[in-house]
Amino acid sequence: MARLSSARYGKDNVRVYKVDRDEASGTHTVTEMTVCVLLEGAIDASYTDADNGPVVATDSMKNTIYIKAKEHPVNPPELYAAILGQHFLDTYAHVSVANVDVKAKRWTRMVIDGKPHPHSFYRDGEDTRNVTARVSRDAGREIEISSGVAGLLVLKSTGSQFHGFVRDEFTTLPETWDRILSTDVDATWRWKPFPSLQALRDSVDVFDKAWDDARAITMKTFAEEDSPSVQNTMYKMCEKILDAAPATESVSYALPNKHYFEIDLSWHKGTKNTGKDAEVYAPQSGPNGLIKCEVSRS
Ligand SMILES: O=c1[nH]c(=O)c2[nH]c(=O)[nH]c2[nH]1
Repeated sequence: MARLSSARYGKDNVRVYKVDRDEASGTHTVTEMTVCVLLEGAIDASYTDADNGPVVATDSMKNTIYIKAKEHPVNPPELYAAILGQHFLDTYAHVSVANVDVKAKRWTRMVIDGKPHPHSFYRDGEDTRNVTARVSRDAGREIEISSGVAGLLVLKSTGSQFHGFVRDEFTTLPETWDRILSTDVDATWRWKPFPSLQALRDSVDVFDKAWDDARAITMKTFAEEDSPSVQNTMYKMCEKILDAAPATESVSYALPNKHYFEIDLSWHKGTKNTGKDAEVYAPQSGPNGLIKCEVSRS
């Protein structure tokens, strides 16, 4: 005997661009994002009995993503994700949960001859602003939002150490008091649940501030700290974001440790290129460390 133990379905990789034109100043603001919507609810019969009666076509979900982007603001992405998710619950009685993911790319305004340009932008980083919204009929936690930054590639050429770790018959890594540290930041902060779309609207300003603060805290801590380990540095980042964004419940990071290996060049005329003489390194594609944590309020 088999049974359907969980199911959700929807449209992924819906790419949307929206321009906001301020007629008075002639200034445009642009947003480019990729949206995913997955619905849950009384949809089992579509899997088990080939009954498409409860199926809202994924093509209709794609259309809805465009229409809601036209009708409503797409910024902050937390608000757009919540509005979109709420629409599916309000419209289809058999839908119990709408999961909405938004990933927004960077389009930063150009500064030309010292002046912000009204309609020209550039990609000043590959990091994305990510939001996941779970909109449900669960009393008291109708809208659950996580926000984050991903793909923020950083490197420091000193100011990182790693020593005092387990040494046994499997250990070859030397201790170091000065190493290169590089990672691809994936940080997420989870908000206390919102009981309604109105409650989320009432505190809508927290989202942009948290994103600015989290990105700044991540870079400042990374740059300024003499890091004893990825683990300790990411824990400090989490603590600071929890302080900066009081309406969050927890903060998590997933950080690859992207290794740069020293190269012994002594075979060439006795060239010194290790330890304090190291200048030329071999960046590694893999393997890499992967360090994760979640820090919650106690
Ligand atoms: O910051 C680090 N944490 C580790 O757990 C680890 N393990 C390792 O080999 N290098 C590092 N660096």
